[in-house]
Amino acid sequence: MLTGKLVTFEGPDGAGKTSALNAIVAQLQPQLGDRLVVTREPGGNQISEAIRNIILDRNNTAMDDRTEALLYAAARRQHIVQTIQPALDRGQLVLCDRYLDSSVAYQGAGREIGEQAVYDMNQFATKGLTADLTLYFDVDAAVGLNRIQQHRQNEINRLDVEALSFHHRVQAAYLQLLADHPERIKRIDASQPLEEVVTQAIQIMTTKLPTYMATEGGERE
Ligand SMILES: Nc1ncnc2c1ncn2[C@@H]1O[C@H](COP(=O)(O)OP(=O)(O)O)[C@@H](O)[C@H]1O
Ligand SMILES: Cc1cn([C@H]2C[C@H](O)[C@@H](COP(=O)(O)OP(=O)(O)O)O2)c(=O)[nH]c1=O
Repeated sequence: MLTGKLVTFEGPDGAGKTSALNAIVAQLQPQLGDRLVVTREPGGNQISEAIRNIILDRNNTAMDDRTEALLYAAARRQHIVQTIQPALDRGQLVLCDRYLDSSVAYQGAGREIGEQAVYDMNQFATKGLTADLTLYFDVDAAVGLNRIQQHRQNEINRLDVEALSFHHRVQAAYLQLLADHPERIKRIDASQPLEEVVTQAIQIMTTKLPTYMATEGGERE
């Protein structure tokens, strides 16, 4: 029986997750072919993308913190049911730009709802579906924000414009998650040039998921 694997990409805004993910896919695609599924949160399907637009809309300044946390969890639920679980059932390797740790860090710590409360609430949405491997793109919050401001003026969203103290709480929560889950979460020094970040990410994936990263004809776990 084939078992799919869920690899999540986490880190502060501007850490380079999306850039690294694109480069990783370009490198792995020839080797892994249609074994690879790439997706993101919040989003990944029509309903979750619609929820994403509501959450990230800069005009929605009246949104309550718990409403926001529930909407991320709702988008996640739909994403799991429609995209992630079917891919895992087919034995695919799912690379997901952000997942549950983002809610724990951003809503739990950033919004100060409490990490445990947000984690517990998300169990309703995920029914316990946990990432097999999480790559944590570690960069100082200020460096990440600076990258965004320098390069993507047009795409700045409601969370990008939060105060630096918010992003420092997010970063501290990520570091706590890293300390609490050393087996699942692996740190990548994301202050390095993109090429080195990508090499390190692929090395970790190869070490942690050796059978999966084997060539197309290889045995799966
Ligand atoms: N390793 C890197 N060094 C310098 N700049 C980077 C690096 N990785 C990404 N960037 C740039 O930083 C900005 C944010 O990158 P992005 O991949 O969108 O980050 P994230 O998805 O983590 O928010 C982009 O303009 C990107 O070109
Ligand atoms: C998945 C998720 C994302 N977020 C936030 C983090 C980002 O600021 C934003 C997603 O916007 P996005 O533009 O995808 O940011 P990034 O490129 O940094 O991933 O949503 C949460 O606050 N909680 C969550 O559960």
